[in-house]
Amino acid sequence: MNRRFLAPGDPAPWFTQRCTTPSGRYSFDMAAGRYNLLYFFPSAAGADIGERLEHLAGDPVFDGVRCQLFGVSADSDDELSGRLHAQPPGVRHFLDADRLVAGHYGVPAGGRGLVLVDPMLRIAAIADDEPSSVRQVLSFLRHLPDALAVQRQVPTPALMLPGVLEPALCEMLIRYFHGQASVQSAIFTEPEPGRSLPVTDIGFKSRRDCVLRDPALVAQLQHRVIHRIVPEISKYFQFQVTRMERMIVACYDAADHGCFGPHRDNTVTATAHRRFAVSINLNDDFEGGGLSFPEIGPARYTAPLGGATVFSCSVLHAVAPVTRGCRYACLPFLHDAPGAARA
Ligand SMILES: O=C(O)CCC(=O)C(=O)O
Ligand SMILES: [Fe+2]
Repeated sequence: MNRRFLAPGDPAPWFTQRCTTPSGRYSFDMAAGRYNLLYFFPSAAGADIGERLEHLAGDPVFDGVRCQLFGVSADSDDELSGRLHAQPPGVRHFLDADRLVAGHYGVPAGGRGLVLVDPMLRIAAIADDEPSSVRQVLSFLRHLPDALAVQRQVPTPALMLPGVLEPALCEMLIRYFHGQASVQSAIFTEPEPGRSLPVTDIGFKSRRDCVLRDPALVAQLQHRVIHRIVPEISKYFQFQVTRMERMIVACYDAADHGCFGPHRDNTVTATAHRRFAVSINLNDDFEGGGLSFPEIGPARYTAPLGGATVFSCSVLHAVAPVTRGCRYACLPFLHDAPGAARA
């Protein structure tokens, strides 16, 4: 391992690489919110490496919730021979014959080693592939409750702004939703660089959206965002918003297991211009549906009726399943003129 390349405390490089996932690819930014151990090796055909992989993959500490293991193989034969297989939810392997991941992490050709990445996707430790370092890393991961307790006290970098929309306007927006056709809300994937593709995956995102086409309602919503949210973003984050998009009313319904898995809002080409996400709750007679920021901590936030949660589009966030009733929300994204020029 080239220890001068990256050091503990540095951000772990993000990448998208071929992987033993059902889609055949994995974007490492999605791994946030738990510890991730990357094990770099030249080929799983080496007897000692095969043993090490088996030893690591068999450790119950890699439960996919608090820890994940990613083997990073430099050998294209590892894939062809079927030597590497995922053991979901905690163990997957990157197929890195083109050395994309190894290059980002400074692992030389033929090199092997361990990189432990923390829930915020920062380097926690770098170690050689030696029995003593493997023991140390596993022992650290087994004692995670202590490390995660510290993480629980961390404040979330989001604004909570009560009273952005009046109750009567919230009611009108919910009524509008029920008077229109709604569609199953999609997520973007990027099967190849530069080509963003909307797909539905109701296990990951279950929500119905209805585009606001009533000019008077759009104007009322825009007015509140401009006068009640934009100045707060300017004050707290020193960013001048001049553009707004996605005027929708969305509904997460307990009957449909309404939810949205962990994601970022600006990681594909079509969304790269987005800067701030706004989540305004239009009702409060539901259970579940809390917004969380898994790479920061486990806390869930529910804005009051008419209140907004505002956060940076590049922060990982998720919506917990709605367990009773429906959660209605307006969810605009904000950006600026340079962003609009790129969109
Ligand atoms: O429902 C929410 O509060 C957040 C929605 C969200 O993250 C999104 O639409 O990208
Ligand atoms: Fe989002």
